[in-house]
Amino acid sequence: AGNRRSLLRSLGDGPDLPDAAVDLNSSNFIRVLKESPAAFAVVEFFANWCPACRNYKPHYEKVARLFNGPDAPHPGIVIMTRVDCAMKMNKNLCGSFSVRHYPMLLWGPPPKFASGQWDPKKEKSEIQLIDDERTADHLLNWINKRIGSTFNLDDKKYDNENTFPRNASDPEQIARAIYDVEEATAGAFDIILEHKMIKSETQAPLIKFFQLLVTHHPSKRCRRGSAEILVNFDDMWPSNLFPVSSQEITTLQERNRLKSYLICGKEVPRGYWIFCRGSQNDTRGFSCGLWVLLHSLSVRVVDGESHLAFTAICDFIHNFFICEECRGHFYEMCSSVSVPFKTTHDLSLWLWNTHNKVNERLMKEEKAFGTGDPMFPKIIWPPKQLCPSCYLSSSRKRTGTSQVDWNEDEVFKFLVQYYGKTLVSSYKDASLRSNRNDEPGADDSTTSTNAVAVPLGAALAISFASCAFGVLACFWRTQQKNRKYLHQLNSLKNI
Ligand SMILES: Cc1cc2nc3c(=O)[nH]c(=O)nc-3n(C[C@H](O)[C@H](O)[C@H](O)COP(=O)(O)OP(=O)(O)OC[C@H]3O[C@@H](n4cnc5c(N)ncnc54)[C@H](O)[C@@H]3O)c2cc1C
Repeated sequence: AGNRRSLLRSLGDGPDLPDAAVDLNSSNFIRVLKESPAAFAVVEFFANWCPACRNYKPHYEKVARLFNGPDAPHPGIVIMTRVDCAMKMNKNLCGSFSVRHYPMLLWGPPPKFASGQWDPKKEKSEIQLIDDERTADHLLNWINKRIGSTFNLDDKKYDNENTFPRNASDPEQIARAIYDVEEATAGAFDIILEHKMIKSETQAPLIKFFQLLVTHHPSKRCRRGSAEILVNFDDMWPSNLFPVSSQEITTLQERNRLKSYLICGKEVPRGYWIFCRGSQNDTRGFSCGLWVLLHSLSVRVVDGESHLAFTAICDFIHNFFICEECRGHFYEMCSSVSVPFKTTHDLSLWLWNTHNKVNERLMKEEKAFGTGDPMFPKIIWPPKQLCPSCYLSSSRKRTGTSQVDWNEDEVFKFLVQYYGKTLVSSYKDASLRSNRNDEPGADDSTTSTNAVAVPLGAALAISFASCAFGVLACFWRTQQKNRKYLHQLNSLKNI
């Protein structure tokens, strides 16, 4: 232990720092690696009795701290993990990765590890042996060479942001934003619970927004989690239609607050932003993620749902976005819409144009007060490099967003591609390639629809009232409710 402490000191770390590398074992190995947003993984196979491994640990940890966890300078790029091969449960796992010595480090895209094996004789494998890991410096050099980066062991959070590709004209960058959309969804729900924002007057807007999420959230994990919450909504937040005392409601709310609702699965929130990461601690992040969520919803609804999606979004921001100025302005812009939306095209363009109006206002404010993120100045979006065909011409006669002569059909096409397919193009979910049957809605909309609705509370009543919107979510919720109700009836009969 003394040896280890002195090694830690010589590496400049305190002995009390928690481990940054993620401990994997045979039961979480596949899930963690398949669901990681990181583009690359390092897996260290070691044995807890091996002295060389113990001496190596501080070196490995030093590199892991650059990449793992919310305080890492470079989160979401490389996931650093370890597997203890001395544990009985990991014996087969280590065997199938041909572990011949300790410590042994492998490198590759995380989903490739999920195949559960590696054969060093296979030439074409995307998994590689890291052959120069002796010290933290050596390991980081190896990684830098491999991915063409310039990471440094002394990098600090928000320093050295120029190691990231910051090319606004690269459409592929949005593919990393799917993880921020998950982060923002979980963050929004946390805020709602923490601030006890679910009241009788806010239940309807929240249920409507959940219906939108269940049907059209770009992340399957979040669709599933929102559906769970929607089904259990009445139990968690009894409405006024239930004879529940206000004391009981308060107790329930308190209990709910303490319970963790995994709206987007176990891995979320991760505590860091990727696409929406600012160059300073207090910039971008949640509000950026929220915009991306709203745009991604707007391009996914079908024509017939567009106006209900519009009201769901407006009411959600109005009731649950705790930025007084933001929600005030946004609601004003919502209120100025007098003709109901009939198409996805119109809804997506309205949201895009509204966002540009906010950008235009903030451009001036941030310039005047120096409050913006210097690395991400507000712009009228999309810039020409990102979508040349969105621009008809660029006359400078007027100011702001109106100075651009937009080709709106091209803007719409661009939004659909950008926030539709490209956003989810690198999305990893352990169950993504599994049978679509476990997807809420897809499964349940095809099952029998002759179950009679049981009005169990306000939530259900509201969901019926808005059945024109999110038919899948509606069916799903109704049927789950029925199943749950029947189950409760059966349990009662059995008493
Ligand atoms: C509904 C809402 C209202 C807000 N109102 C205010 C306000 O009144 N005052 C205030 O100070 N802050 C407001 N904010 C926060 C502010 O708009 C930004 O989110 C924040 O300043 C972070 O900016 P950002 O650089 O990350 O880019 P954001 O504006 O958050 O945009 C995120 C990403 O969306 C893309 N994008 C940019 N413009 C568009 C567009 N027009 N259409 C589609 N995609 C686009 C870009 O890739 C950008 O990086 C609001 C946020 C939301 C969600």
